[in-house]
Formats: sequence, structure tokens, C-alpha cells
Amino acid sequence: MEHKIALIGFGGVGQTVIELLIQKEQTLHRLGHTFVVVSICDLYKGSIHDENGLDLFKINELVKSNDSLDSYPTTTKLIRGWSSKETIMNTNADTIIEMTFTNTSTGQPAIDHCLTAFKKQKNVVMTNKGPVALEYKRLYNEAQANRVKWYFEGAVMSGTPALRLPEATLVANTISEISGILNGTCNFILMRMEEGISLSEALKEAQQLGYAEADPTNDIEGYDVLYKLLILANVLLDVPLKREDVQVKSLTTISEEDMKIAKQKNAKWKYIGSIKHLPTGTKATVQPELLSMSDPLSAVSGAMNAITYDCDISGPITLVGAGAGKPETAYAVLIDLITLNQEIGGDRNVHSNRI
Ligand SMILES: NC(=O)C1=CN([C@@H]2O[C@H](COP(=O)(O)OP(=O)(O)OC[C@H]3O[C@@H](n4cnc5c(N)ncnc54)[C@H](OP(=O)(O)O)[C@@H]3O)[C@@H](O)[C@H]2O)C=CC1
Ligand SMILES: N[C@@H](CC=O)C(=O)O
Repeated sequence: MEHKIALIGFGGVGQTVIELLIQKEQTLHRLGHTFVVVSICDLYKGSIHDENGLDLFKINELVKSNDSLDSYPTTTKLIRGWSSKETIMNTNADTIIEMTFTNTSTGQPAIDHCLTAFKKQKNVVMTNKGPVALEYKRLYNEAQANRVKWYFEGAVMSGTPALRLPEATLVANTISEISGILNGTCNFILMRMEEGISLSEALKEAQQLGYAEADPTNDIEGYDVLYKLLILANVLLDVPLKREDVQVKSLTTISEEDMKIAKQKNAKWKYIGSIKHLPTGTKATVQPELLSMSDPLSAVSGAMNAITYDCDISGPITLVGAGAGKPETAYAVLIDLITLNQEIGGDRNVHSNRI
């Protein structure tokens, strides 16, 4: 089945999606999937559309030589210069892949990108956390009303299946708590601080490695983890948690002195996001916590993430994996697209196995 896709946002993750489609072409073919990229739109790199499909090798060459999409060769069907909204409105793609920056105050323009796509009966796959965290119910209902699918596996823990795995396999449990290390940048910074590097130097390294957000204060001030908690609460626990319900303490409250104290105590600082059901209601926090070496989370280092689901029947289940990175996040896009093909083939509903 040929599945046409349009990429909105062509930064680190978007460019790596193209690389993966090239690299995994044979695997995808063997699995019966053909993805044709018909549109790419980026504020910085430019915008191109060809209803018959763009040449991924040429695009990859342009990316590698740091050229903009304006240098893509002209063909009879090529259209240049569409805005993101024009692309979503006019493209012949079946699915829009939304990979613009995560806006932690309004979720825009990504929320409008989703709404426009749904109204045009297009599925949306996204790595952008903003719309899922801020407008989950509304967008979920819109997708359902328009009979299209909306997937966002990459929004939490990049290519590690932090959403799909519990949705598929823990569904008959009641989950009382979800907690873990949910930001690769912060975990990487803490590891480098243990090695004697300053927070600002470690942050620069995390940016170079493609872990950090476009605005890295989202990582170190805790908004990124806050957003992931909102997604986990809404999607997995069916709790309509809002930003103001979460207590957030910045990573910058950790000093070099605190690092020394941790070493003396044979303990490690970790930046933990947690959401628990208590008799008094739901308690959600994002904060640095000092963990003993016997705590399994203390061994999770670098940009690695870990998440524990406390289940009434299965007990605590912990998933450890990459939480950031371009290939890992691009992989989440790919697995969403594959799932979409399978779901369309099997005619199942969006999130039919939601807790
Ligand atoms: N990198 C990672 O490890 C992970 C990233 N994510 C999320 O994935 C998304 C993409 O991440 P990443 O690729 O690293 O980010 P980048 O900042 O590298 O790329 C985002 C791109 O989107 C472009 N853009 C912004 N607004 C628009 C618009 N209205 N129309 C078209 N293009 C637009 C930006 O252009 P300009 O630069 O000109 O603003 C930029 O080129 C983000 O939301 C991020 O939070 C999720 C999990 C992990
Ligand atoms: N900036 C995030 C990546 C996306 O969620 C992180 O460092 O974990």
C-alpha cells in the first residue's frame, strides 16, 4: 500500500526521518510498506511539494551539504514556498508528520496544524509534545470525529515505546503511579556534572548531540518533563492533569556542592517526574531527587530515560531506553507510520486499546 506523507518541520528529527526512509527502504518493502514523501515544509529550510513524490536521495544530499530546499531541482509538478498551513490544506498526503518546535506556553502553531489536518481528513503523526500535553481531549475528539488517526509515540521518550507498550500490554491493570527519568538532556547534564563539567558546558554538549529542545530552558527548567507527565496522565491514566497541577523545581537548583555531597553519601542526583494517585487526589512533581545506589534509576545514565508503571496486578514494570536523539525520535515516527498502516488495514479505531 502506498502511503503519502508530508513533513511539517524539517530540523534534526525531520531530516533523520528522510535518512531512515532511505536506510530502511528494503525492510519497509519486505514488511509491505511504501511511504512516499510528497511535501516538506520548514520555516528555515524552505518548502517543496510534488504530488508524485520527492526524491529522497536529492533531499538528503541537500541536507548533507547544508543547502536549503530552495536548491531542490525544478520538475513539472514542483511547487515551492507553501506555508505550513498551505501545505496541510493543499498537499495530497494521507498523513501529516508534525515536527515543529515544542511551544510550552501555547502549543502553537502545532495545535492548529493538527486541527487543519483533521478537518482535511488527514492523519497526524507527531513528535511535538505541545498539542498532546495541552489539548489532548479536544484533539483526540477531533481526530475521532473526522475518522482519522493521531499518533505521537515520539513525544515521550523518543523511540522507546513509553506510550504504545503500556497501551498494548498493561491495559487490564490499574496504574497507581508513573515515575521516572523523562528528560535525556537533564540526565546527560547530571552525568557530566558528576564528572566535574559545569551545567552550562554540559548543556552545550547536549545541544550538539541533538538532545536538547530548540529552547533548552524547556529541558533544564523542567517544562519538558512537565509536558511528558501531562501526556502520560491524559493518555494512560485518563486524568485531565493541567500545568498548574504539577509542582516543578528546576535542574539549576543543583549546585556543584550538591554533587559533592551526593558523592560523599554514595548517592546520585536524578531529575524525576512522577504522578501518583493518592486518597487526597493526584500528586504530580518534577524535581531533582537524591537516589541511593541501590535504586535502579541511579544506574540510568547519559541521555537514557527510564519509566516505571506501578500496576495493581503486574506490579512495577520499568522500561529503560533512549529518551532523546535524532535517530531514536525519527524511529518513533516510522513506527507510528507502520502502526497506522496496520490499523488502517485492520480498520481499528484510534487508540482503541486506551486504558
Ligand atoms: N530531538 C529530540 O531528541 C526530540 C525531539 N522531540 C520533539 O520533536 C520536534 C522536532 O525536534 P527537532 O527536530 O529536534 O527540532 P528542531 O528545532 O531541529 O526542528 C524544528 C524545525 O521546525 C521548524 N519550524 C518551526 N515552526 C515551523 C512552522 N510553523 N512551519 C514549518 N516549520 C517550522 C524550525 O524552523 P526554525 O529553526 O526556523 O524555527 C525547525 O527547522 C520538537 O517538537 C521536539 O520537542 C521529541 C522527542 C525527542
Ligand atoms: N529534549 C528532550 C527530547 C525530547 O523529548 C530530552 O532531552 O529528553
